Amino acid sequence: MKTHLTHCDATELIGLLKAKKVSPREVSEAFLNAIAQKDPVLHAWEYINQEAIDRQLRKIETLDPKSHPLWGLPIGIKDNYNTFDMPTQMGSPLWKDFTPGNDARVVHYLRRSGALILGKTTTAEFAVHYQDKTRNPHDLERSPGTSSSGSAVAVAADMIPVAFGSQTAGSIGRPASYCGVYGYKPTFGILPRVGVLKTTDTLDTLGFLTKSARDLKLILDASRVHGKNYEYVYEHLDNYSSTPKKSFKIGIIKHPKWHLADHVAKEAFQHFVDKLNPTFFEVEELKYPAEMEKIYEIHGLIYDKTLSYYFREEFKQGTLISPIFHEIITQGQKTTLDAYKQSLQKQACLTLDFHNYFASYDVLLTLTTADEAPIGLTTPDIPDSNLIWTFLGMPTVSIPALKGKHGLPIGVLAIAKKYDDYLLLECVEKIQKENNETL
Ligand SMILES: NC(=O)CC[C@H](N)C(=O)O
Repeated sequence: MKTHLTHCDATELIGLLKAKKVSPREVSEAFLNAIAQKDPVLHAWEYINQEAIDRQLRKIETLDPKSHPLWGLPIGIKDNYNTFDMPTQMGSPLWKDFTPGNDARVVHYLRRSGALILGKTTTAEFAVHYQDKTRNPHDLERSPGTSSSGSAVAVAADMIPVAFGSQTAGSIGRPASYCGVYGYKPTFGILPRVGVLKTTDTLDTLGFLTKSARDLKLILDASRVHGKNYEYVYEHLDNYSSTPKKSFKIGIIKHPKWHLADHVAKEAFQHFVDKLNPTFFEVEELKYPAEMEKIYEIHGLIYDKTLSYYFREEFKQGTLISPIFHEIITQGQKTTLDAYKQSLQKQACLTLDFHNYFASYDVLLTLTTADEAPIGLTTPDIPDSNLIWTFLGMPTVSIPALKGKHGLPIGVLAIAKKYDDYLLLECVEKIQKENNETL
């Protein structure tokens, strides 16, 4: 029973918990055992504390499972989210043992739904790029992807069924693709960022990684903002009809960096697309708009400038920050305020333009990463399209659907228009059911 538990997705685990086939304590023990066995090699966890777990379990045992959708479900939290009962160290020695004394809003929502926050997962330094300890479970010599590396590895290695992450460029999609798990970056802003390390104002997006497509909606419902006050923007979210859609109009998008992708990855992607059942998926290849090429530069400018603003103090600490972080800040310091403001305006305009451009498609599909995970923990990634969707605020799910030339995972990225999250998740679930043998 115990090993079986660590292989379950969240939906199955919650079913077992609510049917009283297993207790929250037994579930947490099964995952803690898996962590004790695997984490000395994989290093996906930054902090786990038995006392904090026991305190939560005592509380969970008093809650009514029926009114708590995530009752007893263990969840991992990237170490850039505040937690009142565990330190928040942000992948930097400068913030070692920092205890913010509060929970990020999302963490609060999860606990309120009955979830158990099992521990903090490793993040690259300040959720940017540098990390030198977390290993890819498929090949220890390869990158786990950054910056939500710990979360992706913990889910991929059955150390947790669900883990939260964050993305400012490609930090959920990329580790999901390299580690072979689902990685969901919701529409910008629908998971509240209060209490999470800020690196930029218009790019930082929260999300999570799971083992199954069906878990995505379950976790979104528990962690997003709900309520009347939001109806004017969140109309699609609050009023999404649960009547299953008959078919989805799919656009295949070969983005501006497509030519850099590995040929085996491209062939696997094509094979995946060819197998989509025409009864449910109307597939068409679309040309990306020329403007898309500009996004790389505008994103880079916003990214570097805001990091140089938010990390002025850390920058002074010299040797305690990584060379890549130092380089980004140095670059950002050269950017003028005017150039930054113009970039924000361009971001707002392009976000609207692209929404119109994609209006006739339900979902777009592309490769999440250009290839399998590269060898080396700090090797730079081949450019892909992840930052484009982050920049445009569009929701994405990386589906663990493909294998590369060494048999290692590569994701297919499904993208939808802003606030079409439920449509996206429904489509991803349909793809997963229909193409089951390829997943
Ligand atoms: N948080 C982020 O998304 C930062 C960049 C990330 N390391 C990437 O490669 O895309």
